[in-house]
Amino acid sequence: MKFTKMHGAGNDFVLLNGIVEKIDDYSKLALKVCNRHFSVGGDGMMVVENSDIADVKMIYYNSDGSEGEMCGNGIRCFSKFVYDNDIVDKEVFTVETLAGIQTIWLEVENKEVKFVKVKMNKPIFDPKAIPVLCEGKNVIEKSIEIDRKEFVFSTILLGVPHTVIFIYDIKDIDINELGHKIEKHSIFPKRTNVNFVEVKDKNNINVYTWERGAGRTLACGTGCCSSVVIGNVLNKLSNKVMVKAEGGLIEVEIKESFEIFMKGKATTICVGEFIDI
Ligand SMILES: N[C@H](CCC[C@H](N)C(=O)O)C(=O)O
Repeated sequence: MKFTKMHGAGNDFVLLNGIVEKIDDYSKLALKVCNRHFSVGGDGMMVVENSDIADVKMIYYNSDGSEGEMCGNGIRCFSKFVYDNDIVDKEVFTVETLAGIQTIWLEVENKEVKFVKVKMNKPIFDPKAIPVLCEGKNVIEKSIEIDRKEFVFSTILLGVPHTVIFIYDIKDIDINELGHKIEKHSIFPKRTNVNFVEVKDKNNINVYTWERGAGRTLACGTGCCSSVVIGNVLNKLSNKVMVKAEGGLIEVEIKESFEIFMKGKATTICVGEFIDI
């Protein structure tokens, strides 16, 4: 089975062409290929399939074998992959995901994809839909207790559930410990991704990521967008923000009625073939 390894802002993935390869069990395969010691390794696995309702379909699995509805860094890589491999021969196209149809714009120079822009899902604030077990119309600036310490958090659904915590200095935070406990906290029945955000100014933030189903990662595209949405709602941020994730930069713009555009790079690391998969 042929594979391509790619990354978007250091969030790394194994990509497979499901149109030509036969795959029985995606979850098992993701667990196997995402293993960093016994296989290629990645934060997630993506498979290309044909779609009846869009130009192409993206299947996404986390490294723990769970399926994700959407992946922001993943879809940028996926879009470059389908263009480079002539699966899609357009620079503007649509991708079916479990979170709905996403629109892609490629910035191409001499056949080389320089940037990928994605129109993301609209944020959903309703706690029942996210889901979060809490009262009220939204989950903005609620409080949670972890190890007898109080944290102010906000959670939205942006394809996948995202919890955002504004912090002064990442040095004060144990990302692994807190991320793990918040991801699996009982108020999040479908777990949650966790984003720790340092605001530099209204147009610049640093985001540190703990991902549902993948743990500590160097970036999360849907998480960067969620951080900007919540920062914007709380008047901490403008509507066009440069997000510095640990593995790279992602630009997020919020237009009228919460239309969100994410722009960033996608990089191919290597192509290869699995022996005995
Ligand atoms: N890394 C991804 C998010 C993957 C989603 C996954 N962690 C889940 O919630 O199932 C991103 O760039 O948006």
